[in-house]
Amino acid sequence: MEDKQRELGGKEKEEEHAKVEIWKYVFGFVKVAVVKCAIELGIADAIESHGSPMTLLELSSALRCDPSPLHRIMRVLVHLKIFKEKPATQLGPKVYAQTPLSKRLLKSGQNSMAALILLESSPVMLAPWHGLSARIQGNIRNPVFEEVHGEDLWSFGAANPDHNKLFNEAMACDARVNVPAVIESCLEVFKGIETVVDVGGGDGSTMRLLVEACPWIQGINFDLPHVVSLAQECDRIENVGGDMFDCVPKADAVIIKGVLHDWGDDECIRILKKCREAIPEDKGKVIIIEAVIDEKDEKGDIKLTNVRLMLDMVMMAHTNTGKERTLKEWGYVLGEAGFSRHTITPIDAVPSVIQAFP
Ligand SMILES: C[S@@+](CC[C@H](N)C(=O)[O-])C[C@H]1O[C@@H](n2cnc3c(N)ncnc32)[C@H](O)[C@@H]1O
Repeated sequence: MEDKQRELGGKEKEEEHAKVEIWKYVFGFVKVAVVKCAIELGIADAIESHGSPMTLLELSSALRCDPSPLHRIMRVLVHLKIFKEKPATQLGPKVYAQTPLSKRLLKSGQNSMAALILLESSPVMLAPWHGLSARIQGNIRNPVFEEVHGEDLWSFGAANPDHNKLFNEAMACDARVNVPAVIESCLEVFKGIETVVDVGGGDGSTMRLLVEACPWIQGINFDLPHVVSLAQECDRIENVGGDMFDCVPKADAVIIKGVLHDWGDDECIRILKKCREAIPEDKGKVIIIEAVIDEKDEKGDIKLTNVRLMLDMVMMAHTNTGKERTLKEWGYVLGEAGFSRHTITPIDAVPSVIQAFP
């Protein structure tokens, strides 16, 4: 009897939870739209350059916009705890203040994630999501990005300089978050290495952070020619354009971050073989910075597991064959590419550090 009642109570609670929870999905896109709007208006930037919290009128005048809709946007951003509202006092009206989260909406700076948010919420990147079910049902001939845009992500970038620029700035956001986490947890990985080539290194952000932290390293930033053409010149870094399916420049070690997940197993094995050819057989290594999907969630870091699973969906929407891999799937591609052994080190970030030895 008691068990039955407990079961009924549990079901009622689940019902209650579902009644509220479902609205998250009905209006899930609104959060993204509002945050995108905040970045485009430059709300965080305005408060930052003002140097202290701002009233609605100060903010609307700095942003040159109508206070009434701005108030409604701020109301929801405060509700989402992106900005803080400090209540009105006798001395003055209420003010809006930054939080650690709103500082990530700044257009530049160490913690800025603005470009990544703008990329993922751009019409180019949003359009393929509408084809996800068709892809899963096999109702479209091409991968979804290609179906919508007529070419894959990389050719699209080559033909659309604005998209190329935004894409590389977005990847730089990821590098600013994840490369320091790699260096903090695994500095010893880079000891004794004189030269490193970053395969698919984008605008060179990863390599810049690496040579800064490891002054003994000379780096090569290697990517497609239209991508390295945007990379900054930097001491101890050579920017080299090319195709990783043809040849990878030689170095003591390869670093390859957020690249292999863009490709299916066959391409991944081809890229890894080229990386292996680039390093010395006896003391070389390939350092892979990628997510590892923990299907049983044994580490219990549920929040990062969510991000890794979301990233896997991003691969499905935006790449032809890409996917996030489990431990077993990483073992398979590394073995097929001819590596004799590998180690996987989880770090306090979305990706892990995988070292593969010839
Ligand atoms: C998801 S981005 C990762 C960028 C960077 N490694 C990071 O983590 O911020 C994948 C990179 O692979 C590069 N890429 C794609 N095809 C390539 C090819 N055939 N040869 C070299 N690089 C390529 C892209 O231009 C892009 O910069």
